[in-house]
Amino acid sequence: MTDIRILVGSVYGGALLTARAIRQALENEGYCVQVLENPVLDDITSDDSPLLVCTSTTGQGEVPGNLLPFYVALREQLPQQPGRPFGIIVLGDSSYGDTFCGAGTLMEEALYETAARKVGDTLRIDALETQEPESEALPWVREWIAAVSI
Ligand SMILES: Cc1cc2nc3c(=O)[nH]c(=O)nc-3n(C[C@H](O)[C@H](O)[C@H](O)COP(=O)(O)O)c2cc1C
Repeated sequence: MTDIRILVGSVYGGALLTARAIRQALENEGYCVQVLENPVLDDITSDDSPLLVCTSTTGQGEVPGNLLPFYVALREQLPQQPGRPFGIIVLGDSSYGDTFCGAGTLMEEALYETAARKVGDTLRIDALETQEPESEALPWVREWIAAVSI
């Protein structure tokens, strides 16, 4: 069964809770899921499992501090991951205007530079619209995992 690695970026815990809810749901379906709260590059270069980014946005469209070292290392070293499937779930708040969900865009750009392959459209979860990000994330993940498994 597919092994999934979730790269988490979270300041106040919303994205982390969402990642844990995803892990629970996928484990119930027999997947093996790792939630990486402080990911390092080795976590992704040591195998080739599909990657799911689940991050919020902080500052002015920036990646949260716990994910930032991974993001910087990824940009600097660009370990090539040709064809490796990835998906993006990003939490934000549309009242921030132009920087809405900017962290998802940054992670997407960095992963594209490693030649990884995006599966599905980015899920943008707006804090103005929902208090329960996992309720949007879980149906999206079911479609994503089906697409990854094809
Ligand atoms: C200081 C601060 C800066 C933020 N900056 C942005 C931003 O630039 N763009 C955005 O879409 N959301 C921004 N947000 C909103 C958060 O991404 C959103 O509330 C998210 O749900 C928080 O998730 P977390 O609990 O995992 O940190 C910001 C929130 C705070 C408190």
